[in-house]
Amino acid sequence: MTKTESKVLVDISSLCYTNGGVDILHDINLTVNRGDFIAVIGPNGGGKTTLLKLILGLLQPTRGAIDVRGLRRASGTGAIGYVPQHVNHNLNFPATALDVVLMGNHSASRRLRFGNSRREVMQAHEALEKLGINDCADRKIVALSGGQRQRVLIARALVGQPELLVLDEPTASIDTKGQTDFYDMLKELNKDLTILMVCHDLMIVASYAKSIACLNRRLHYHDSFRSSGDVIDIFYSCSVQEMCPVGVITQNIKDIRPVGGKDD
Ligand SMILES: Nc1ncnc2c1ncn2[C@@H]1O[C@H](COP(=O)(O)OP(=O)(O)OP(=O)(O)O)[C@@H](O)[C@H]1O
Repeated sequence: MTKTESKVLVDISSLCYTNGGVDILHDINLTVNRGDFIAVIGPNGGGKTTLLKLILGLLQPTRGAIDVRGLRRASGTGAIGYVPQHVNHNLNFPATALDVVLMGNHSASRRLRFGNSRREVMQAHEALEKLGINDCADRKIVALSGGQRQRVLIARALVGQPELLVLDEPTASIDTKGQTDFYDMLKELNKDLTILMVCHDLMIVASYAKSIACLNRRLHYHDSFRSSGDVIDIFYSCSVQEMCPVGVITQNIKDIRPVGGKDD
C-alpha cells in the first residue's frame, strides 16, 4: 500500500434505508478495508441487494452515511466494479463477449463518444485473458455457457480497473465444478482486489471469504466463519428475524465441539 492509498475503502455508519415507509436496512455499520473478501449472507428480502445499491450510489441512505473517499478514481471508469444478480441476455442481441466487456468502459462522462480506442480494446482483451476466456472474445454472448458468461461479466466489471469488486449472487446459474473454478478465480483476483460478495452458499463462504456480514435488516459482522453440513442445516432451519444466524451457528459449534477438542 502506498502512502496515498487508504486502508479503508468504504465506511458505512449508522445507515438506515426506508422505502415506502418500510424499514429495509436499520443502523448498518460496516467497514470495507483494502484486501477484504467479505461475504454478505442473509435470507431473501433481508436487504443484501439494497445494501450493494447503496454502496454503488444507486440509492441514497435515509439516515446515516456511506463514505467512499477511500476509493481512488484516478484511472479507469469506476472505482467499483459491479456484477449484478440477474442479467437477462436477449437471444437476438448480437453482442460478442468482447463487446460486452467494452461496455464496462462506458461512463456518464463519455456517453456521447462512439467507438473504442485501441487501448480500450487491448484492455478488454487483457480482462478476458485474466479470466481465462480470451479465446471466447469473438463469440456471441448468448452462445456461451453460464460460467463463461459470468466470467465475461466479471471482465466487464474489471475493465474499468476498479479497486472494489461487488458481486450479487454470482454463481446462481453455474454447476458445482464451475462454481469451484469460479471461486478459485475470485480468490486469485482477491490478491489485488477487494471483494464484497452476496452469496447463499455457506460452504463457499466458509472456504473462500475472509469475513462474513450477516444481513437481515440489521447487520452482524464476523471476522471469520467456519461451516459444515450440520451447520448449514441449522442455518436454514433457524429463524433470523432480529438475531444473527451466524451467532446461532457459532454457539452450536461450541456446543458440539468435544470437550478437550482443539479450540479454533
Ligand atoms: N424497488 C423497490 N421498491 C420497494 N421495495 C423494494 C424495492 N426493491 C427491494 N425492495 C424491498 O426491499 C427489501 C430488501 O430487498 P433486497 O432485494 O435488498 O433483498 P435481498 O436480501 O437482496 O433478497 P434476495 O436474497 O431475495 O435477493 C425487500 O422487502 C424488498 O421487497
